[in-house]
Amino acid sequence: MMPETPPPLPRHDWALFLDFDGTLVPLADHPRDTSVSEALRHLVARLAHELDGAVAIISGRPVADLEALLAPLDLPLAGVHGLEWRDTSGGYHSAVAHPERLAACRDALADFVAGHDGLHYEDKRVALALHYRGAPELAAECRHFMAEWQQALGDDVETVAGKCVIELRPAGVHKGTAIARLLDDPVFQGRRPVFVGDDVTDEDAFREVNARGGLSVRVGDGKTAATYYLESVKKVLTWLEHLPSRPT
Ligand SMILES: O=P(O)(O)OC[C@H]1O[C@H](O[C@H]2O[C@H](CO)[C@@H](O)[C@H](O)[C@H]2O)[C@H](O)[C@@H](O)[C@@H]1O
Repeated sequence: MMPETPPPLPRHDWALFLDFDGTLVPLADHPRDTSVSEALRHLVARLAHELDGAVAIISGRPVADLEALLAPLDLPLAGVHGLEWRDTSGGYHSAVAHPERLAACRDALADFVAGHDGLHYEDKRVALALHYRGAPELAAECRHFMAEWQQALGDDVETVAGKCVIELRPAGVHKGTAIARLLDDPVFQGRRPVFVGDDVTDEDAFREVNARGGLSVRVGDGKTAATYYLESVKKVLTWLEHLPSRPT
């Protein structure tokens, strides 16, 4: 069901979890076309300062990608939908003991992409993503290719679909588990969890914060478990800017 209400204004007692693509930055033709403006960097830094560090980015992008895009900010980050993360002390962790599990698919994926104009793939080391934004007519063929590899590799691997992308990754970890892990950290503990996201892969996170009495905010249209709605990236940024500064 589509939520219709805009969320309440941001508060200092929140634990704020933000998706990246489609939430903080608009979608682009290619992942490498995305950049972070000084204004966005400044906004996120201010939010982290006002919330005493209880702000994290929860993304499908690898942690290294997020670090490069957001530098010099040193926020906690969950990458590849929670398969890897940077904790509140800056330590890197991975939930994947055997990244070589996907090796068999890597070369086949490179060949598949080379044989189809408009496709490209992202090697996230612990996951493989097949992008078809440049050839939407190939969506079904891409889904079929990744589903066959999932079946070949077995049930401990799953496919997950996002916006013009299908990902092959180890099963059982998602943005909801990423948020649950961060909420055990003293920096986030005792705060009301709030998650903002725009995609199907954000639904696990909406369910997690809903179950904890938090707030879930969906950006843009679509069937969702989120209870609040904002129309666009621009509206998200304007809403976040409403967090008041504490008196110094
Ligand atoms: O969880 P997110 O932070 O929203 O990341 C989801 C995926 O974002 C990127 O792909 C998406 O954005 C690209 C750039 O705008 C766009 O070209 C692509 O079609 C989208 O699917 C990123 O490349 C993926 O790794 C993330 O999983």
